[in-house]
Amino acid sequence: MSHIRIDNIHKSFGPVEVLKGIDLELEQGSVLALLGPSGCGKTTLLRLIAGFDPVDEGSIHFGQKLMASSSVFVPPERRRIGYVPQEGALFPHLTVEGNLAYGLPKCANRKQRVAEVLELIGLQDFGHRYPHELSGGQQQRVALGRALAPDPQLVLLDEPFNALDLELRRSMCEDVIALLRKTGTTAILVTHDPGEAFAVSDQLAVMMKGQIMQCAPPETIYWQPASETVARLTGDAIFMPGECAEGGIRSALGVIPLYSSCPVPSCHNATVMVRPEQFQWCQNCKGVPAWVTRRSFRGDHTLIEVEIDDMCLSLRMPSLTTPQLGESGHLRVLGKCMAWA
Ligand SMILES: Nc1ncnc2c1ncn2[C@@H]1O[C@H](COP(=O)(O)OP(=O)(O)OP(=O)(O)O)[C@@H](O)[C@H]1O
Repeated sequence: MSHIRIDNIHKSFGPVEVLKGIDLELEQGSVLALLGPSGCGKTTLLRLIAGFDPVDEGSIHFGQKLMASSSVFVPPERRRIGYVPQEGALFPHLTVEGNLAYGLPKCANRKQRVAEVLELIGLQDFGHRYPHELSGGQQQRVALGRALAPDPQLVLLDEPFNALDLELRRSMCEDVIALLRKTGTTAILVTHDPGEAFAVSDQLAVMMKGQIMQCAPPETIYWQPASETVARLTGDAIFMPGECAEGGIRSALGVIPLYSSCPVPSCHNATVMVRPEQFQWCQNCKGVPAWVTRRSFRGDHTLIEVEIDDMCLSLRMPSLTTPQLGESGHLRVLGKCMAWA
């Protein structure tokens, strides 16, 4: 049985329907990443799960227990949830220990629990410091520790590393998720960053305009997106026209095999999606003749424009293997693809 189950959640603010029938399930101890553009309703969904706002329709179960529906509302303090907001929001007048102890009941083992959490977040020597005496990454670890201290059954992380630069954000996120896995805590992470979502989640839910477009393991989302929209939201993708053929879709790059999960597209006007890493440039291989008409070096990758027959493709290739401007050769697609009518 799933640990957290969300069925057909609807939520409106005034006349605007922000969540339009959300279904999600999480297994005990798993991490779900919620990825979607700004304003699609990610924070609203987290707030309903946390119990900060009531749902209009649908239900939220933790195990067998109904937490929210149109007629039931369990208040946040009885949901055993840890919430890590954007930018941590630590109390500036409290030390690290004070922040960690804040949500704990005043009982005998309070001090011991603070010490355990300090060790868990790797800040044993920082208990007496104030938030302004910590780096951004350390502050976020304290924010996570504060959420974990009361031993929650679910942790909600709302873009908690936004304020950090990309490198630090990704490594912090991986550290934090490793911590959550160590404690077996079920978690939902909201993020704008597909790389972060892919790296840390068991399931990735792609959200758009108040709906879940697809929820699946990260590799399935990347290679077998359910729609063009999901493909665009989760990384670079090239879309080409094609038509049905034996063994797949016939395109300007030959017949490309399709994943079995692919809904069979109509034979005409199909669109096939190829990820940039699937293109291979070679001199004497089975591929279609092509030549490079533009080239722009970007460090670890190079952008090129390639002409094939009467079509022009913009590709991102690893810099070490990118052909030169004016070079001709052959281009082929490796692996399978998705296509839609
Ligand atoms: N209390 C509220 N009253 C009215 N409208 C609201 C309220 N809370 C959120 N909204 C609206 O609901 C929509 C979804 O907001 P939400 O914060 O859930 O999006 P988000 O996906 O988390 O965005 P971001 O990634 O920018 O944080 C937005 O149009 C927002 O203006």
